[in-house]
Amino acid sequence: MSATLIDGKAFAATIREKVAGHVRHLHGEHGLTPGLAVVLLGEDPASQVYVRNKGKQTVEAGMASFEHKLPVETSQAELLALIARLNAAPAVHGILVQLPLPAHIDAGKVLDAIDPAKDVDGFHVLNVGRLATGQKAMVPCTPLGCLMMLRGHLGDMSGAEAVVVGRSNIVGKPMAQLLLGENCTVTIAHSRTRDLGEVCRRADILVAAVGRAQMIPGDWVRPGATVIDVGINRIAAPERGEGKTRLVGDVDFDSAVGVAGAITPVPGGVGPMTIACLLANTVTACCRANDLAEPEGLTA
Ligand SMILES: NC(=O)C1=CN([C@@H]2O[C@H](COP(=O)(O)OP(=O)(O)OC[C@H]3O[C@@H](n4cnc5c(N)ncnc54)[C@H](OP(=O)(O)O)[C@@H]3O)[C@@H](O)[C@H]2O)C=CC1
Ligand SMILES: Nc1nc(=O)c2c([nH]1)NC[C@@H]1CN(c3ccc(C(=O)N[C@@H](CCC(=O)O)C(=O)O)cc3)C=[N+]21
Repeated sequence: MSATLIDGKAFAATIREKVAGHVRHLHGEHGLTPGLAVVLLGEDPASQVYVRNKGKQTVEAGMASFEHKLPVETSQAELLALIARLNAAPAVHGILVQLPLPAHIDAGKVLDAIDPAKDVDGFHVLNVGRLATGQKAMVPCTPLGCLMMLRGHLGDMSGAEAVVVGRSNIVGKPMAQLLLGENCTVTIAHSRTRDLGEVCRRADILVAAVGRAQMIPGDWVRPGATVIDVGINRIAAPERGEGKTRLVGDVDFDSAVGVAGAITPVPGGVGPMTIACLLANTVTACCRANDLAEPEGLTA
């Protein structure tokens, strides 16, 4: 038997439609246009692609997009000055600083300089703390997208064994918090975990956020489990021609698809949901900033 594919691309399209509907409502009823500012330092090609896609989809949803592309040698003081301006700009409801930042910049300091109410990435320590204590927070886009797909596919997750592989601040830890919020029994695994295969095999819900191409084989997957593959890894694809590459996840899709109950593909899984959730968070931030009702189905 082959697993059900969880189609992130299709899922993301429905989120974007909901976002666009709410944007029309905000505009028509309240004269508001949600605005998202994206800040990029340097010319990393992958980051450029993400930033371009974010800007395009922001505009398609009827929102305002402000792109700030700065040279890689921009100083921390200059970056902080830009953030202060964006914090004060009424047309900007969401601010995202593309990571990773160059080594001469203290990323923690920059992220914590963003107004928590405009922190659509959910990386500010105040939003991290709110999420951890079950308060209303801005939730990081990638784990939020995973949660929405899990809710859509599974509905109630109470009592499920969830294993998150990876403990980063941007994916693994917030993912674990959200699953806890869904009443899962959550295990967080990482590079020091003993017998990772055995831990993974316990999972009804397995989330892989490691950054190692195809490292989780099918025989680590519990039969029937729901597998969310966050990994985005570019590998050589000589079968497509000399020098060609392709994207793969952290899960070995070909061996896992015969064991899992459902699985997200890479590409076309978590990635598109991340951008859709960024738009959703921008609308949420705009509503909260104006004391308006939040959109249904777009928050944690
Ligand atoms: N689809 C999307 O929208 C997004 C995708 N990504 C992708 O998700 C992946 C993870 O990203 P991110 O969380 O930022 O990565 P990080 O590198 O910040 O974290 C990786 C985590 O994996 C753990 N790890 C590394 N090697 C192993 C191993 N051999 N066994 C078990 N655990 C291991 C690390 O453990 P330790 O802490 O012990 O070092 C760490 O906790 C990447 O492929 C990234 O490209 C990221 C963001 C968005
Ligand atoms: N402040 C900040 N916030 C982020 O959310 C953030 C970041 N920095 N830095 C980089 C990572 C990575 N990330 C992705 C977004 C979309 C896709 C995506 O759309 N992927 C497509 C494929 C795109 C392609 O073909 O290259 C897919 O999986 O189908 C992937 C990865 C957001 N990140």
